[in-house]
Order: sequence, then C-alpha cells, then structure tokens
Amino acid sequence: ADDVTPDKLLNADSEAGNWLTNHKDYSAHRFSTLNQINKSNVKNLHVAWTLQLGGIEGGGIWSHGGLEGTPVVQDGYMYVTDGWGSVYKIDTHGGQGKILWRMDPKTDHDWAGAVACCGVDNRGVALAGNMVISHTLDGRLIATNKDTGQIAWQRQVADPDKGEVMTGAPLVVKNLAISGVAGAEYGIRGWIAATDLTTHKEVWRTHTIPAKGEPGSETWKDNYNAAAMGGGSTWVTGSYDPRTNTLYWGVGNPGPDWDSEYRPGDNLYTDSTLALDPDTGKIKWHYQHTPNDPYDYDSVAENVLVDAPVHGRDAHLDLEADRNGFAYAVDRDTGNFIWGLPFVKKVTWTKGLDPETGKPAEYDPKKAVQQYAVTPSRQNTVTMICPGNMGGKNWPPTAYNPILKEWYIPVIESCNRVTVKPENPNKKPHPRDLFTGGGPDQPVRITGSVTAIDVTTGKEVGKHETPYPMLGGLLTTPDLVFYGQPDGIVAALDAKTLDQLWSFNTGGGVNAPPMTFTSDGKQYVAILVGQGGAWDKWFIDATPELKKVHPSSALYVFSLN
Ligand SMILES: O=C(O)c1cc(C(=O)O)c2c(n1)C(=O)C(=O)c1cc(C(=O)O)[nH]c1-2
Ligand SMILES: [Ca+2]
Repeated sequence: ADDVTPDKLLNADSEAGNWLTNHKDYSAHRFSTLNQINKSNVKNLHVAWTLQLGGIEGGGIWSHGGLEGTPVVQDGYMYVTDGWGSVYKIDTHGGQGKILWRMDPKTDHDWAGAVACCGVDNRGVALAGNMVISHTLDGRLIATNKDTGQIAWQRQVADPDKGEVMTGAPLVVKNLAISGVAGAEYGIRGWIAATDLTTHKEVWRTHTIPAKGEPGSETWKDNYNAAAMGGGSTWVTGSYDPRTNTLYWGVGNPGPDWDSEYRPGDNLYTDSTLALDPDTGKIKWHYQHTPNDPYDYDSVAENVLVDAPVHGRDAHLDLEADRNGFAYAVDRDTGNFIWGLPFVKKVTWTKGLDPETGKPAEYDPKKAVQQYAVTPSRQNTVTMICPGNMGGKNWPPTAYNPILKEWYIPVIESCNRVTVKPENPNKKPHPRDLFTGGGPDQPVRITGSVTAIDVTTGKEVGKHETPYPMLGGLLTTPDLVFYGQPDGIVAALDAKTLDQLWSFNTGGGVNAPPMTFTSDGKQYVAILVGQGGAWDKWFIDATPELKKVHPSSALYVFSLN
C-alpha cells in the first residue's frame, strides 16, 4: 500500500473504502460515506469472518486484557492492537482475514498493569509513511515497518515509575506523533507530547497542569503544591483542524479525584478541552467543563469538529460530550460557548448550565472549593451522584452524520455512590500508589442509550435506550448507526428514527467501536470483541449478570453476502 503522507491524512475523507486514522478523520466524525450496507438491506448482515487475537493475559492488578481499539484499514490491509499493544496486520482480501504479522512489543505486564487504573487497554494505531505507530501500556511509542512487522525504532514517552501509562492511539499530524498519558488516579502531572517521526526526538511536551507562575497556576490555591500531583491525564486521541492549524485535546480529572478540598481552585487545565498549536504545543485557548471537580468527570472525550449553521448562522463548532452528562458546542476558533444540554436522562450534580457561559449554574469563581447541587466533600462524605463517575459518556467515541447534521452519543445512563476519604497533605503517597481521596460503589442498575443531537439547534432529537451502558462507541454511515454492547450484541439503528434494524450476538463482551471499510470493492463492518476496560473491575455490580461474560479477544467482520 502507498505511504501514508501528511497530505493523505489531511484528505482521509476522500478515501471512502479506507479508515486511515483512529477517529476516521482529523475531525473525529467516525462517519463513512459507504452505503452498500444501508437501511434497506442491513437486516441481511452476517458474519463474513472472524479472527482470534492474543493479549488476553493479565498483569499487575488485572486478571485479563481487553480490546478497545478501532481497526485502521488501508487498501484492504487492517491494523489492530490488543490490550498489551501487540499490533496485527491482517490481509482482508479474498473474503477472509489472514494475519500477515504480529508485532509483540513485550510490554512489561506487571510494571504497567499495576498502575493502569482502568484495564489493560490500547485503542489502536496511527499510520505514517511506511510505519505503523503505536503505544504500549508501559509508556513507549513504537514505529513498526508496515511491510515486515519489524520494529524500526521506539522511544520511552511515559514513565510507569511515576504512575504514567498509555492507553490511547497516537495522532499523527504533519511529521509528528502526538501522545497522551493516563494516570490521573495515581497522582501524575499530565501532559501531551509530540515526537518527530524523522529524528525520533521529542519536539514539545505541554503539561496540562501549569508550572508555578505560568498562566493557570493561580487556579491551584493550596500552599503544599497540590498541582505537582494534580492529574490532568490525556488518554483519548485528539483531533486537528488544518484550516487554523489547531490541535484539540481533552484533559482528564484532577487528583485526588474525590477530595476537592485538597486542591482548592478551579484546577486548570483539568476537565478542559485544550486548543493547541501542533508545531509548538502552545495552548491557544481552553474551555473547562467542571471546575474543582469532585466527581472524577474527566473531559478526555474526543473533540468533534463540525462546520454547520447554528440557528441560521455558519459556525465552526468543537463538540464534546462530557462525562459530567452535558454535551457542549464551543466556537473552535475562540473557545466561546455556543450551546450545551444534558444528554443523559438524569443529572443531579448541578441544576444545569449557565446559558451564557456553559459553566455549571452553581459555579462561583470567587470560591476556592465549589459547592454544586450535590457535592461529595469532607463534610458530605457519602453521596449519590448522577451521572455516576464513569460519566454520562466515557472514552467510547461519538459519531457525527454530516448529511443529517446529527451527532450520536454513546451514553451511560447512570448514578453511583461516592465515599470521600480525605488525603493528608503531610503524608504524600508514594509514586505508583492510588491517589483518589475516596472511591465509588454501585448500588443501582446502570443502562445506556444512543442519544442523537441536532447540531444546528443543540437539541436532543432521539434516544434509543439499551439494556447495558455504551462501552464501545459508535459509527455512522449515511443512513445507519452501529454500536456494540457489553453483553455481546452488535446492532444497527436507522440514523433518522433510531429504530433497531439489525443485531447479532458475538458471544463476547463488546468494548470497542465499530468501523467500516471496503476490500475488493465490497463493504465490511468490523469490530473487536473482548471485555476489558474499567467496567469489569469498578462498575460491574451495576450490571451483575455481566459477571458471566468471560474475557475474549476476537475480531468480527460482517458483510451482506
Ligand atoms: O485519568 C486517567 O488517567 C484515566 C485513564 C483511563 C485509561 O487510560 O483507560 C481511564 C480513566 N482515567 C477513567 O477515569 C475511566 O473511567 C476509564 C474507563 C476506561 C476504560 O477503558 O474502560 N479507562 C479509563
Ligand atoms: Ca480518570
């Protein structure tokens, strides 16, 4: 296959049969124009072929690995990862899947697995030139030769000795591979880093928690340097707007998660969307969703870049569906709030958003420790919060249909209980120790939905409820929306009515997004099947029958005939 040049990535949308980058394109639409499979025939969709992958073994605090990756496809060759970061090249020609090579990075299972908060996960690869670029849980960026499967070079980017791991797919922009980090539950100070693909050297590293004296450092008001362990992870792949040369990246929760009094102030840039210059890493603007967050509402979600009229006026939107249960549209050139709405059925932590600023109604910039409608705190140590701390939506990606101008959100309809256990500033935990100031449990059932929003009005236009939370994310085509469920169901909905038109039980747990591609001119839908992630360990009591779903590690590919 051809080299994946920067130009090719800029025009990823023009290659209908390919899926060249994690979110399909730089705008993170996860929309494919392919329509051989459509609402008139999707009922005939069936398994074309399957493949068993590896990486199911455990390590550290984890009993097994899971699959959260989006397959990337170029010219009928597919590249997928397993939870430990092995990369598989699969030839999909001839109506079957054949593994051509597997690159096993020999990830240190225990060193990394002991400080992975939420599973043995790897969300996929990037393509650049003749290389497949990937991350490992133990913090490496690896370039693998696409033809041979040999590692060409690698670089340690994150340090598990500090509680840093990597679970997201890299993003390639121009000649840079951009990496995010996980570890906000382990007292890291988060960052985004760019590696030059020619020199293999770091070009920039922008911390998501400002250093003393930098803009934003005034939002950490303690006198014991809480910022040094302030969290601000960046574990989901960002997006890019070439029109203004701007990178968009979400930032995770502040640490300690539940003890907001430990870290008085708004805690920038936690729970924020950052707009950055990809050449220098300089921050252009930020938009914070949950200042002084006491709920673990990471704002790591992908930023979806959409050009559409809002109430009749053309707008350059940056859409983000936040863990806090609200969907936001901000002007992606300025960071100014445009619209926001709850996309879950139940929000209790705040009364709503200020219609001018999009800030939570109770937010008071003069207060060091925010009091929202329901606030876990040292005074109020046991609280029920809705959405629960896994959020109204977690990392599983949304999809945007530019024909219908509808944005589909994979929703976790949830509440859970939080118990605060204050951290002591005089007793700093060791690096690699959990640093959360409490924790959640699951007294009530959690379900899910696909919720549709009309981006031109910022109004909800449909909700398809599902028995289980959305732990895998979405794909949209001109008239369909695809998703998977943790009980093994993969399904297709009518994009307009959200009526279910097709479903199939894979017999495993789906924890990964669907994608679509062509091979020999024929359309396929592919999805990884293998339960992993945070649900298993931290949330399963909300869906007890899922304890009977066993780990697996498989690729399912569907077609019409
Ligand atoms: O702050 C972080 O560093 C971090 C990292 C991750 C991760 O890397 O998977 C998750 C979370 N937080 C998190 O809060 C969370 O709910 C979560 C769910 C999952 C998953 O894969 O199912 N990962 C993560
Ligand atoms: Ca987190």
